[in-house]
Amino acid sequence: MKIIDAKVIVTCPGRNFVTLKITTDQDLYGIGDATLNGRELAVASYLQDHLIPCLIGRDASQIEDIWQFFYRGAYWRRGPVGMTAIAAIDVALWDIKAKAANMPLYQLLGGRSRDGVMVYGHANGRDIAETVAEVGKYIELGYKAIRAQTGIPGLASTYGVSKDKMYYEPADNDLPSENLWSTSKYLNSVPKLFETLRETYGYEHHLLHDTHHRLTPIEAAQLGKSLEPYKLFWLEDAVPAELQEGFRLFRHHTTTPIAVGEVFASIHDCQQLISEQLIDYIRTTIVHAGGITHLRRIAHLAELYHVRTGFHGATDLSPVTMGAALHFDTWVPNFGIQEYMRHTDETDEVFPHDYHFDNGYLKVGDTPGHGVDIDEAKAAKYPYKRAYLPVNRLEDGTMFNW
Ligand SMILES: O=C(O)C(=O)C[C@H](O)[C@H](O)CO
Ligand SMILES: [Mg+2]
Repeated sequence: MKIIDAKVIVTCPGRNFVTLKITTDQDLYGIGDATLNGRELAVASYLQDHLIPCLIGRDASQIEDIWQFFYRGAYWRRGPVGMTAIAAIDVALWDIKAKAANMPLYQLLGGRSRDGVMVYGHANGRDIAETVAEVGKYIELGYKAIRAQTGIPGLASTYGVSKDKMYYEPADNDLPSENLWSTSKYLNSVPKLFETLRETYGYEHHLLHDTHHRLTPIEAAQLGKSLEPYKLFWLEDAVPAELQEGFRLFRHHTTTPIAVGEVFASIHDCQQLISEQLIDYIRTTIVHAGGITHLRRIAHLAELYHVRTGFHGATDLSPVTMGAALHFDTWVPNFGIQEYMRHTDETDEVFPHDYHFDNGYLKVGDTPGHGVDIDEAKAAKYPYKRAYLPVNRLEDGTMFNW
C-alpha cells in the first residue's frame, strides 16, 4: 500500500490546529494531529519541507520502519517540533492500518481493557467561591474527576483561570501576554481551595490540581504536604522537569501523588522519573511524544514501575489526538485517567468524530481507524491566526516559567 500524497492542513476554528492527511494508492487515507501550541507553523514547515518529500512512495503499512527512519534518520532529533511531526505521520499511518483491517484502532493495539475512559474536566474561578461553584457544575454533569484552579489574591491573572469555562484557551494574543507570579501568594491560597472543596462536596470525587511548572522541589514538597488531608488524585507539574532527579526531594516529603510529562517529547525525558518511581502518573501525549508507536514504549516502561497513564488533553490537542488517545486509553493496561477539555462547536464541526461523553467517561465508537476525520471545506473557512502562549514574570520583573 503506497503513500501517494501527504498534505498539511492549517485551520483556526477558534484556535490553530495543524493536521496531516496521508493518502494511499488503495483509496485509504489517515489523519494525524501536528499541533504545537504557539509554534504551529514550525511543525507545518518541518513536515512540508523536510519529512513529506521522504514519505511519498513508502509502504504505508511499515509504521515502525517509517518511525525509525524519521527518528534515527534525523541527526538533530528529540525536540518537540520534530517529535510532533513524527507523531502526526505515525497516527495517520495507524489510522490507515486500522481502516485497512476494518477495525477500530483499539482492536489493533490489543483490544478493549475497559468499557469507558475516566476523564477529568477543568473547573476554574476567579476566587475560591466561584471555583467551588464551578466544581459543582462538573459534578452535576457526571464527572468523577475534576481539576480545580483558582485566582490568587493579589495577582491580576492566574494560570488556568479564564472567562470561558468549558473551552479554556491559554494562547490568547498575537504577541505573548505577560502574567505575574508570586510563589508565596500561591502557596498561601491553594490549600484553602481544597479544604473548602472537601468541606463542600466530601471525598467522593477525584480532585486534581496543576501548578504548571512553577515551584522548586522544596516548595513542591511543602505544597504536597499541605494538600495531603484533601487526598488529591494528583498534583501536576509542580516542578519543571528539566532536572529529573529534582523530583527525588519533592517525592520523599509527600504522599500526594505526582503527575508530570505534558511537555515531554520522548521516553528519555521521563526514563529516570519512571524507573526511580519518582512519579505516579505520566502525562506525555500522542501528539507531542512521537505518536502511538513511541507512547506505547513509554506506557510499557511505566507499567513496570507502577506508574499509570494520565495523558494531556487540553483544547490545543485536536480532536484527532483525543480520538487516538481514547483508543490508546481503552486498551492500555496501566491506564490512570485522561484529561478532557471540550472543544468548541466550530472545532467539532471541522473534526467530525465518533467518541462521546457518558457520565464521567469518554467512549470510543467502532468506526474503523481512530474515528476522527477532517472536513477540509470547513477547515478552509478558518485561516491561521498567530497566537502565543503567555509568559510569566515575578513581581520584581524577573522572567519566570509560565
Ligand atoms: O491541560 C493542562 O494540564 C495544561 O497545562 C494546558 C497547557 O497550558 C496547554 O496545553 C499549553 O498549550
Ligand atoms: Mg498541565
